[in-house]
Order: sequence, then structure tokens, then C-alpha cells
Amino acid sequence: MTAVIINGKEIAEKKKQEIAEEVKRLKSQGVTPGLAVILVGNNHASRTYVTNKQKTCQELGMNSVLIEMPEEVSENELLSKIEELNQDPQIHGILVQLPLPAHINETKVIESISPDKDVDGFHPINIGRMMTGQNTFLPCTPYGIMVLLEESGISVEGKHVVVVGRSNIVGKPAGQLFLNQHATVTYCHSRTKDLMVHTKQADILVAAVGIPNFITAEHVKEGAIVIDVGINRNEAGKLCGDVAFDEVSKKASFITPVPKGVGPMTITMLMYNTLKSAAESINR
Ligand SMILES: NC(=O)C1=CN([C@@H]2O[C@H](COP(=O)(O)OP(=O)(O)OC[C@H]3O[C@@H](n4cnc5c(N)ncnc54)[C@H](OP(=O)(O)O)[C@@H]3O)[C@@H](O)[C@H]2O)C=CC1
Ligand SMILES: Nc1nc(=O)c2c([nH]1)NC[C@@H]1CN(c3ccc(C(=O)N[C@@H](CCC(=O)O)C(=O)O)cc3)C=[N+]21
Repeated sequence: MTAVIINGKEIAEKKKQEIAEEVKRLKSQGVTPGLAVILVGNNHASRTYVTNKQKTCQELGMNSVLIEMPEEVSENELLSKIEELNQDPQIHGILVQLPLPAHINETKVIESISPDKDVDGFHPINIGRMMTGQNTFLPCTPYGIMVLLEESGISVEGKHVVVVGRSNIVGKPAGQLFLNQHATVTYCHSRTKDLMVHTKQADILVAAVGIPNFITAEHVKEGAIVIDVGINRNEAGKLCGDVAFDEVSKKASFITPVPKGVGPMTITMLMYNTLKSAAESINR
């Protein structure tokens, strides 16, 4: 079988147009969605993502504020900046780019963001709401995966989904969203015995590991749908996912590439969450 390549870039463009329309409508009611991004330190990859987010905000007619802080910034300084943004009526979304330097407590920072402005969907209150199926901000990468599948006409109900990776920002919430849509979910991680026994059973296989070419054709059932979340650099410095694309795409029915797969959807869902927050702020 030769897999259909799910074009994340194209689907993201379509979604962004819809968001831009809604932004226009909100602006005509006097509200311009505003996103604040906090970047601590000078990590090159983080800077690239943050620049991308700023650019997309501008493209969609939203306001964006970039707050840069030096690597040595104290936890207290960061927390007071967040508090200031929590109070700022022009700001509807706050994103603190992760990872943070080791001297800053990530949990404390995430919990200091107002749940109403937590457009990453990382606050424990919002994670609880996601688990119980209430209205909330869904974490952008997992949400982006669900939209990619929906736009590709793939139904999730009853499917066996195997998620490799259990981070708080990708693996865990991805499994939860699939469960919410009535899939049967298996989580695998670094302590899983006989990984392949599990991955070979997947109707939908999600790879969120962070190791280039980790998932090979051997891991994949014929006709499976393969979602590659990984953003890695190979030895040649080229961007690549967690899936050995060339061999797996000969066996899968659908596959997402890297780049132009899940990545562009992550940013798009961040824009969607910021728009949603701005729209909801009117009624608060
Ligand atoms: N496309 C996008 O928008 C985004 C992409 N990413 C990318 O996705 C990838 C994963 O990110 P993230 O979840 O933050 O990464 P983490 O490093 O936080 O998590 C990696 C997960 O993979 C598991 N793992 C590691 N080695 C193995 C192994 N040998 N066998 C099975 N499981 C293993 C770990 O298990 P354990 O828990 O046991 O340690 C862990 O749960 C990265 O490449 C990252 O860059 C991340 C965010 C957004
Ligand atoms: N608080 C927080 N929220 C995040 O959402 C967050 C974070 N911290 N830290 C880092 C990860 C990573 N992440 C990506 C977003 C977009 C692409 C993306 O657009 N990738 C393009 C390629 C970009 C390139 O060329 O480098 C693609 O896959 O086509 C990738 C990765 C968000 N993250």
C-alpha cells in the first residue's frame, strides 16, 4: 500500500482562513485578539517557533506581544510578568515557551497563568476540563492531530490508537482526546516491554518520542494511519520526524510528513485558542 500524505500545511492554511474571518468579525465588535508569548533565554529552536507564532498572529490580524527575558531571569520576575499579563484586558492568550531554564519551576509557572488565558491548555484546571469533556482550551498539538484526521475524513470511533510517548504536552493529552472521541487507547513509553507488539496492533499510530526514524515499517500494521509528531534534526541537520517516512509510507494508508504535517497545525490551533479566548472575554 502507498500512503496518502496528509498535507498539514494545506489544512492549516484552510483553518487559518476561517480564523482570519472570525478575527475580522470580532474586530468589528471592538475586540482584537491578543497573544503574549514569553521567551526566556536564547534557545535557537525556541526562537524559530516563537517568530513563527508572531508572524502567524500578524497574518490573521491578531495582536502579538513578544516578551523576551534573559536566561538568568528569576522565577519571581517571570511570575510577576505573567500576573501583569493576566490582568491586561488586551491580552487574551499567554504562552510561556517551554522548556524553561532549570532554575525555574515549570509547574509553578504554568499554574500561575490564568486558566482563562491558558491558550496552550497546559494548566491543571484545563487538563481536568479536557479529561471530563468540558469546554476548555485543548492542547494545540493533540488538537491539531484531531483536526488533521477530521479534515482527512478519518473517523476515530472504535479504532485502536497507540500513542508512543507520554509527555504532558503531547502524548498524554493526545491519548485523552482520542479517548474522548471513543477510540480504544494504548500508551507506550520508554519502559514499555515489547513496543512492537503494541504498535503493530495500531489502527492509528501516534509517534511523539523525539528520536529520528524511531518508528520503522516493522512497527506498523499494513494499512495503519501514522501520525508523526516528532520534530528532530538528523545527523545532516535536516528536520525530520520520529517515523522512517520512506519505508513506513509504503505500508501505511495515511501518513503525516515532517515538516508540513503536525507542526503547522500546532500553531494554527494556538491561533484558534487565542481567538476563542478573545470571543469568550466579551461575555466575562
Ligand atoms: N509537531 C509539534 O507541534 C510538536 C512536536 N514536538 C516534538 O515531538 C517529540 C516529542 O516531544 P515531547 O512529548 O515534548 O517529548 P518528551 O521528551 O517530553 O517525551 C518523549 C516521550 O517518548 C518516550 N520515549 C523515549 N524513548 C523511548 C523509547 N525508546 N521507547 C518508547 N518511548 C520512548 C518517553 O518515555 P518516558 O515517559 O518513559 O520517558 C516520553 O514519554 C519531540 O521530537 C518534539 O520536538 C513537541 C511538541 C510540539
Ligand atoms: N509553551 C509551549 N507551547 C508549544 O506549543 C510548544 C512549546 N512550548 N515548546 C516547543 C514545542 C514545539 N512546538 C512546535 C510548533 C510548531 C512547529 C512547526 O511549525 N514546525 C514546522 C517546521 C518549522 C521549521 O522549519 O523549523 C513543520 O513541522 O512543518 C514545530 C514545533 C511547539 N511547542
